Amino acid sequence: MFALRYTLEKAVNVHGIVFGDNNVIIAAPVISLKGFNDISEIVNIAKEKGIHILEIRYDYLLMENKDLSPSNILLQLNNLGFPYIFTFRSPREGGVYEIPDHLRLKMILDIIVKYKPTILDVELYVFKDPEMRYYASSILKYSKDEGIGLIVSYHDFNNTPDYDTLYRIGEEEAAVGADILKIATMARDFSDIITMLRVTHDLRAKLRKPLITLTMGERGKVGRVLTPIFGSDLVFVDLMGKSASGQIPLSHMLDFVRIMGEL
Ligand SMILES: O=C1C[C@@](O)(C(=O)O)C[C@@H](O)[C@@H]1O
Repeated sequence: MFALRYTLEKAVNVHGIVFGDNNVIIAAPVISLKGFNDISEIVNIAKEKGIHILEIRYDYLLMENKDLSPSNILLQLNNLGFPYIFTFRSPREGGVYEIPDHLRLKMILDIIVKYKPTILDVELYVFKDPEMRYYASSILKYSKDEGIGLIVSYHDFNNTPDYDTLYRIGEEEAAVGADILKIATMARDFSDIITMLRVTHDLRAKLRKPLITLTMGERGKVGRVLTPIFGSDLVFVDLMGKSASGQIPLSHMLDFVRIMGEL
């Protein structure tokens, strides 16, 4: 329990993952299957350590094994009933697998139709580019029809844009139909963190929607622990390898959540 958190008057439940109440959702990206026989071993670790949801970083997993079949992971996760975010990140926003957008989006669409992940993460620019309209609207419609939580996300791995730009990005994410807004930027200095905290607070206060905000990089670690207090619902932790810089090890984040809960 995060006693000081800015919460929503009505929490939003996506297949048992609750956004907007006093609890912060702890997510662990899966970027490699090396050393594991299958995903069930990772699920066991996640359960044991108190992870609420895994993030399947499909771009990383394809880099590791180009012949990877989604059924090896997603079917098993579905059978195990463990929640997951499905992310096939674009190389434009930190993805590691080079692939043209239309192919990537076609694969995402095929995968969500077949496996129905708990939550899907797709970049905002996909919803704004007229050339991707077909995929964007199909992904949106299918997610709504099937109750898949849709994260619409924005990442800047170099900078933190100014307050107005970030606020507008949050509004655009909501306007294109996001269930969950997400903004991740590189913090170059502490003023970037202050900007992100203000945006987090204001988007939460005005839009009243599930929200994930974070800052990356060494300094960004400070933003990663503070944004949940100002209204971000989920933190990404390093359970078995970082998918982005500044991710905090799970045990530290759990300590922080415990301390905040005692204030
Ligand atoms: O977008 C995000 C946030 C993230 O980049 C981070 O910095 O923790 C990690 C990614 O795996 C996830 O998709």
